[in-house]
Amino acid sequence: MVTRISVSGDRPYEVLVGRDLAGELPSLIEGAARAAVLFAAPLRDQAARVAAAAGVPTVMIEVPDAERGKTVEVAAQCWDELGRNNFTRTDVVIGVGGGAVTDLAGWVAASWLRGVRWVPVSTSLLGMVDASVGGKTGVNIAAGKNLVGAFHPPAGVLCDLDSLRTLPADDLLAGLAEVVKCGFIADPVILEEIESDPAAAVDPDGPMLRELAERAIRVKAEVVGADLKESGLREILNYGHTLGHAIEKREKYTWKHGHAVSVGMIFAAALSHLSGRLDEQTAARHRAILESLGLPTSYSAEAWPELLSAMRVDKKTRAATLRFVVLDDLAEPGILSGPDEALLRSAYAEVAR
Ligand SMILES: NC(=O)c1ccc[n+]([C@@H]2O[C@H](COP(=O)([O-])OP(=O)(O)OC[C@H]3O[C@@H](n4cnc5c(N)ncnc54)[C@H](O)[C@@H]3O)[C@@H](O)[C@H]2O)c1
Ligand SMILES: O=C(O)C(=O)C[C@@H](O)[C@H](O)[C@H](O)COP(=O)(O)O
Ligand SMILES: [Zn+2]
Repeated sequence: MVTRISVSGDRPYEVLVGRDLAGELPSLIEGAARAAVLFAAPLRDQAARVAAAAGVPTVMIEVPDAERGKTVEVAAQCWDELGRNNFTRTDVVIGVGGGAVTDLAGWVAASWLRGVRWVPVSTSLLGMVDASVGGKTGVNIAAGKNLVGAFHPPAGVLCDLDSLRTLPADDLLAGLAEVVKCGFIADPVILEEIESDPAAAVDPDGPMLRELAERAIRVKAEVVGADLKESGLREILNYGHTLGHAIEKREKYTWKHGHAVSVGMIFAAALSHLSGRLDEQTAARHRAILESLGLPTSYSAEAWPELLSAMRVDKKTRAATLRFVVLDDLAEPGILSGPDEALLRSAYAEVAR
């Protein structure tokens, strides 16, 4: 059974969730003369299967794995490859992999000839529930995470649950961090399901993971359908990310994004509580659920000054004012603007080890 989740906007598209979805690809790239397939080594075989299913001639472009591929230098190598192959506006870019490869592929598509069609074939849980939906594309630079990029929605998204069978357990967990985020900001049923049986939540063949993934995709689809360019509502998807991105930068992008967001959510929950906006029990629920899954909830105490300075280039910052997504209640996110440093430090004490 294929679940189709619609994303509205100027260029509406569908997120397809199911198994053995390769046959759906030709309809998503209808009219394309050729496809460039971007992939990293762990997904080489899957990329070859996708290329075979595309039904048009393909240019295969292998990029470095994970965050090592999400750079301006790698994007430039991809542009060179498209140039060598005379890629035109009737051609399409397909990204096969986790969020790092699809963020890169999307940005290569957004920037080539000022924007060509693209399709993410998402192979990680995080990619399915988050990165491939919503058209945020881009790369990291030395100054910070995702600082260069564009909003460029895909023509459609394929989430083949069979891919999750080969996904390393730690990467599955990273994806669950974003699922938990959706639970806290919008859909508490997600939290109840995980709490009822955390082991079932990490079983790639079980029904719970599919249910959780579809719920999280629906949260994301609804938000980005209403606010593609993050002029307001979309900021809620950044819950836990202000500190999370600072940790990723400090770790030179060797930490998994979802793991950093997990720590970031503990911080955001503490900030929500200490600023008098969220009750203690809901704040404590963050640690309980993330720990039950085996996600990290602490980080180096001495890193604080560096993290604070990294947070200043967060995209939600306005002039010198730091802004954080917080919770006023379960599924009631809001913005905390310009908290003083003492409050931030107290919230960090909940994370520091
Ligand atoms: N654009 C967005 O809206 C958005 C949203 C959330 C996250 N992101 C970005 O997504 C990235 C994280 O994505 P991720 O967690 O998928 O990490 P990732 O893309 O780095 O993938 C993690 C690892 O899993 C491997 N992998 C992926 N699928 C596999 C499979 N089926 N079998 C075996 N190995 C597989 C990858 O090759 C990689 O080694 C970060 O860069 C983050 O900033 C973007
Ligand atoms: O889609 C969004 O908007 C999000 O904030 C989702 C996040 O999970 C994701 O990590 C996103 O890439 C972060 O965006 P950024 O603009 O803060 O880099
Ligand atoms: Zn994220």
